[in-house]
Amino acid sequence: MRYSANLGFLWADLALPKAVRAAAKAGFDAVEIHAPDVPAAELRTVLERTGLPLLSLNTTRGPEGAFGLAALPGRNMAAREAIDAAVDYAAEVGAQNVHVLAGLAHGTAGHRHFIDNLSYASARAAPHGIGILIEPINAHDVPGYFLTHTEQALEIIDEVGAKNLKMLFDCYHVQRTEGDLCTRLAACLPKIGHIQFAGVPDRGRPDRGELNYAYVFACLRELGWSQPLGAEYRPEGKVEDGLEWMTALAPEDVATEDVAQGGAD
Ligand SMILES: O=C(O)[C@@H](O)C(=O)CO
Ligand SMILES: [Mg+2]
Repeated sequence: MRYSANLGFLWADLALPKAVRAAAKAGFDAVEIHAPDVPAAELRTVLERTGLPLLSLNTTRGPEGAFGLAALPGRNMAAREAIDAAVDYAAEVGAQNVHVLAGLAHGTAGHRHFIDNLSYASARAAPHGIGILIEPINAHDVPGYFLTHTEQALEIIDEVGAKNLKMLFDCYHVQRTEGDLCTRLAACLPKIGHIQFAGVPDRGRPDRGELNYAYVFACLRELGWSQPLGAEYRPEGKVEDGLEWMTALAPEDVATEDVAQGGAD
């Protein structure tokens, strides 16, 4: 397995260039960020020096507590400015994807605005070879967030119909909302652009908690997933002191036949 350090959670106290260097030193194969805090050229330089690809960055969360703008009725102008800013930054820094945050919304109006803004984002990103991601987020952590379920994400992706629009499948959120992870991963796989993980239920280290990631990673290996998996968890103390999971979760000896086939009998 290859891993990406999510710098919104790991080394979040460091400015991005330092955080990228820390991730490279710790043995990560890629990085991903939430919000850029330095000019794109500066981040690009450190990515080139370390050789780490930048898998994704987010559109802005907007005002305090908003968690994104793209599904909000009456905020279309701000949503598109956020998409423009994120895509321009991604193009300059060489990022592979932009994650468009939906925000707190519901119903048909939310759906219609999200579809319109995702069509805009996909068309805006495509000429740069950039993908657009949407992520189902669990309702315990972000009550009222528009996109909560993988099925809903698949329907939206189908309706927009853009080749570069995919799902960010965060195992932590999907486990808290739906469970049945290996089955969901198999069902969503063709529409997944990136995968993240964290311990459940506290979003701590992935080798703690109710979820057996050695098993989940073995499922992913059997499904043929080879992209770096995004470590998006809250470290306990220094990140470097809690990275045993990088080897402990290697899926070598785990048998997955039953679940990968949707369960026996
Ligand atoms: O799971 C999450 O919270 C993130 O992947 C994210 O991008 C929202 O900030
Ligand atoms: Mg996530």
